[in-house]
Amino acid sequence: MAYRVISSRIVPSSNKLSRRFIFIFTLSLSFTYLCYCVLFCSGTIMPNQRFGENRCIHTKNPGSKRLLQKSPFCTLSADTKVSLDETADVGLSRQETSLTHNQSEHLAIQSVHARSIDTVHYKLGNNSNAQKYGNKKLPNALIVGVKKGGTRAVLEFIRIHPDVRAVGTEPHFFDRNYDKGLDWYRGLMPRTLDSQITMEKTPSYFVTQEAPHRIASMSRETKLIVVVRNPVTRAISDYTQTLSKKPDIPSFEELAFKNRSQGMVDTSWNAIRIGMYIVHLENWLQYFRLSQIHFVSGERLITDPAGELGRVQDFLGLKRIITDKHFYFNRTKGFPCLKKPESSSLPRCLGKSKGRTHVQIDQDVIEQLRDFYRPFNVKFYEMVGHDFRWD
Ligand SMILES: Nc1ncnc2c1ncn2[C@@H]1O[C@H](COP(=O)(O)OS(=O)(=O)O)[C@@H](OP(=O)(O)O)[C@H]1O
Repeated sequence: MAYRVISSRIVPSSNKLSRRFIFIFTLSLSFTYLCYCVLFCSGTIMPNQRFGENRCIHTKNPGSKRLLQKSPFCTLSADTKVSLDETADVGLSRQETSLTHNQSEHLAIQSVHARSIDTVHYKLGNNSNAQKYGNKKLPNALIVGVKKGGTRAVLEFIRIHPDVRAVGTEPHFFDRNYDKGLDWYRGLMPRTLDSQITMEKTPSYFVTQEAPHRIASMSRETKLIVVVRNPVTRAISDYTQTLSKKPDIPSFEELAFKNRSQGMVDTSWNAIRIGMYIVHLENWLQYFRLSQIHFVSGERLITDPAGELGRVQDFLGLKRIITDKHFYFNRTKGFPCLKKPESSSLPRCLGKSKGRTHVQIDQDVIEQLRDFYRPFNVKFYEMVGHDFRWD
C-alpha cells in the first residue's frame, strides 16, 4: 500500500515533467519552423528572377545595396568560378581615372588605370544559387570566335537579357576538355528555365579543326556567333596581348613574315592564321548551315553596340530588350560600357585587358598584311553576304 502511495505520487509528478518537456520541445520546434519559413520560404514562393532583380533596384541604402548584390537575385548572370589564368579572360571593371584613352593602334602601350573588379563580379556571379530554378542544360548558343574580335563584349552585353544565362569563364570544352564528356560540360552551365537560352563563349573554337564536328554531334541546331574584326588589327591585338605576358618574344614583324622583302607572310603563326576567316568558315560549313551562324562586326560593336546587339537578339529569337538605353560611351575607357543599374554603384566597363593600346607597327607592315588578307576577306564577304569594309 505504502508502495502504491509512493508510486502514485511519483508517477503523476514524472508525467507532469514529461508533459512539460513535450510542451517545451513542441514549442521550440514550432518556433524554429516559423523562423525557417520567415527566412527562406519567401524565396521558394517567388521563383521569378526578374521579380528578384526588382528587389535590388529599389534599394536606397548603400549598405543594404552591398548585401543585396551578394544575394542570388542581384548578381549578374555568371555562374561558374573564374580562374584567373590566361584563358579565363576578364569581365567587367570600374574606371577610376580621367585619362583619355586613345584607341589608335599606333600609340605606345599606356596604362588605362582601370582597377579591375573582375574578381568581385565573378564572386557575385559565382554563387551557385544565382538561379535556383530550372535545370543545367547544354548550351543552345555559342560564341565560337574570334579571339580578340570582341567576344567578351558580346557575351557580357547579351547576358543582361533576362532570357539569357551564360557561363562567365571560357570552358574550352570542344577544344581542350572534350575528353571530360558532355556531363562535365553540362555541369558547368547555369541553371536555366525552359524559356531561357544557355550560352558560353570560347573564341578558340573557331580555329579548332574538330570543333564544328563535335558541336554538331552535341546538337546540329546549335546557334553560332562569330565576332569578326579587321584581321590586321586583330593580329596586332593578339600580339599585344602575348607581349604583355611574355615581353621577350620577337617583334611583330619577325613573327609575321617568313621573308618580309619577298612579302612572304608566315601563315603558321596563329596571330596571322586566325584572321584567315574564310578558311576556318569552310570547315564549319561542312556541319552547319550558314543561316545558323551569325557574324558580329567587331568594329560596329564599338561604334554601335545596341545595333549589333539588336541583330544578335534577333538571331537568337529573343525579344529586343537590350537597346541604346543600356549603353553609354565611357571616355576614360574609350569604349562603350553598360549603364549601371540604379541599384549598383559599379559602372560596367570591360576589364583592362579589353581595349588595350596596341603596339606600334610600321605602316608598311600593315599595308603588306592588308594585301595579304584582301583575297581572303573578299571571299569571306562573298560567302557571308556582307562587306565588312576592312580594305
Ligand atoms: N565595349 C568594349 N569594351 C572593351 N573592349 C571592347 C568593347 N567592344 C569591343 N571590344 C574589343 O574587344 C577586344 C577583345 O576581344 P575579345 O573579348 O574577343 O578578346 S579575347 O579573345 O577573349 O581575349 C578588345 O581588343 P583590344 O582593343 O585589342 O584590346 C576591344 O577592342
